[in-house]
Amino acid sequence: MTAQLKQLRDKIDAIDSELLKLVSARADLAREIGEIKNGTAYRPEREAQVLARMRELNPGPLENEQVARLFTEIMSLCRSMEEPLTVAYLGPRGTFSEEAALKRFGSVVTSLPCNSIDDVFSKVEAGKANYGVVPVENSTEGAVGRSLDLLLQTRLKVCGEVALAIHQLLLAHHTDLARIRRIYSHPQSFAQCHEWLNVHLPHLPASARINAASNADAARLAAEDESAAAVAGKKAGEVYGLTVCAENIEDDPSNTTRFLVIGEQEVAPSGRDKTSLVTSVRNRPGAIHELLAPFAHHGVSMTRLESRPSRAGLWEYVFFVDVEGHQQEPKVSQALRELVEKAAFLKVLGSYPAA
Ligand SMILES: O=C(O)C(=O)C[C@]1(C(=O)O)C=C[C@@H](O)C=C1
Repeated sequence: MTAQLKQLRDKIDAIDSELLKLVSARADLAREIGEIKNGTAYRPEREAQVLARMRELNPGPLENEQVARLFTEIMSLCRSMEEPLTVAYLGPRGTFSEEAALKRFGSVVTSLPCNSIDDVFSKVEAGKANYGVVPVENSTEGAVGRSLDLLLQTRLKVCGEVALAIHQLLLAHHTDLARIRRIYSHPQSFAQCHEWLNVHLPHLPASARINAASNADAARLAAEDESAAAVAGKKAGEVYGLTVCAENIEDDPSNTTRFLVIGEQEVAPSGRDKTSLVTSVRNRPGAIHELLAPFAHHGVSMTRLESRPSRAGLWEYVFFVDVEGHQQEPKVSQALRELVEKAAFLKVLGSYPAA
């Protein structure tokens, strides 16, 4: 070992000793907070504030997202000293929902992969998991209808959101594209990579694209078949030991999926929040305008409006609306009070820190 290398490693050792002392002191404080705090250990608003502060203080060379990951992991450890959490997500292992759960909760939780979005809701409703993570919309493919329908029915609250950049990979046993005879993927992922597949695998007919229940399931099927490939995420490739043939094959490089965290909790304001609600208006001229007017009137920005056929049969459509601000903020609560007078139906799904 050169003298210079030894000197640098000695410096790292000294820093690690300090880091260990600091992280241990932090964990002690979290445990103390856990003893005086009522209710659940997980406080999304506080974690959002900690991450925002660290992004702000970040001196480099680490990127803000890397700093956020590091501190999410530190908080995940500290949180686990207070209370072990179980997080349900749309499985199997290796899905983007698992990545989203990891991004929000860190790795020091018990993760519970579920077979369907319905199952994620049921596990949390039955108290088998503290929180659930479900996809709600994709920037290319639009809303995930089943999540919206279940949000309408459930008594659970929306406690958070996670925005995840979705990068699709072509995974197989080898990198020889000419030898690929069939491709497995989830229909949404096929749609996101439609052009790329047409250009790079022109020898495959449309019938060679076989739908799977999830991307992770597609990777599992491809792992069992030498002449098959899967379109799936990095995590799925790792779980099923596949080789990466091509990365970032999505047609839109800004492809993002938004996930919601669901649970029993009413989240306190973080200072930078969103509120999700579902509402319905009586079917008459100007009805939608009436629905939007209270927000405009109180200066509340709407970030999303999604219509969905009502299953109740009583009204034709329900509208899923996201607005900026927490329901405890005066302008949001005033707008909601005004809306409740006009709407045939209104359910506030929850307020939570904006991703
Ligand atoms: O501030 C708290 O309430 C804590 O329990 C500490 C802490 C943290 O590690 O910073 C841990 C868990 C909570 O979700 C929020 C923050």
